[in-house]
Amino acid sequence: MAERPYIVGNWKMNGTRAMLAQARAIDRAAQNLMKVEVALAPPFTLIHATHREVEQIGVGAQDCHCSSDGAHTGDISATMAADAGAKFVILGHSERRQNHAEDDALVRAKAEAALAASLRVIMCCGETEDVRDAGEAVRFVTDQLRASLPESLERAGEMLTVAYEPVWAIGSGRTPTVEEIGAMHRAIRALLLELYGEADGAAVRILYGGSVKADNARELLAADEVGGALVGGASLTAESFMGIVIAAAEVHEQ
Ligand SMILES: O=C(CO)COP(=O)(O)O
Repeated sequence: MAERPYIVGNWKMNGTRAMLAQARAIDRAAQNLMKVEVALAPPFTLIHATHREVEQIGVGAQDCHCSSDGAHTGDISATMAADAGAKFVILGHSERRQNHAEDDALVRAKAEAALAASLRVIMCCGETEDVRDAGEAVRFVTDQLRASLPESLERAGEMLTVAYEPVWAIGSGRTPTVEEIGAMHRAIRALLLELYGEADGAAVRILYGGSVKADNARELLAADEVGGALVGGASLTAESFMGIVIAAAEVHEQ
């Protein structure tokens, strides 16, 4: 792994204020592992409190609306997330695409709104099991990304991260092989070079997500073009999450 690994915890719809103790513990432990960039995306209700509690780690949101304000009951804009302390936002997660019928055009509009509010974007993509079984995974994911990413993006290397999360690997305990992850990440890299040019396209980090745990992190993070991990279930306690961060630090040193 050439660049500084990026390990992001996505707490999904988990966490009340009692969880702030885990965020504090992660923050303290991360201060001894500066060669890894660590971040958490708690639910909206905890963004501000997490932002105030931590010193070292990044704090982000799990979604935002595509408009800057207005009559959208129950929604949160990128500006509001940024005001609460978010520095980035996860967009296009398969749980949003499936549970909230978000299509590529909406995901792209959200990405544009986030960037306009100076939030960095973690853009998720991934195929279902049927698509992989049909041998269409690489084509599906690159098409999905091409339609979801902003067409033009300044400082892409800084503002954008891509997260490859096969839908069938999320929360299932199953993962693709290292070869399958490498092949997908190489295809994503080729697309990023095409969209954003040589320098920026090469600088965008590509994370793997889906059943990453402390005991498989070393292997997964060593796959070709993997710049870190987007972690769900194993990010909910400091102990399990830091196991992944430590693995990332070790892989980085190799
Ligand atoms: O969806 C994910 C992170 O965004 C992955 O979730 P799990 O790590 O629980 O499989």
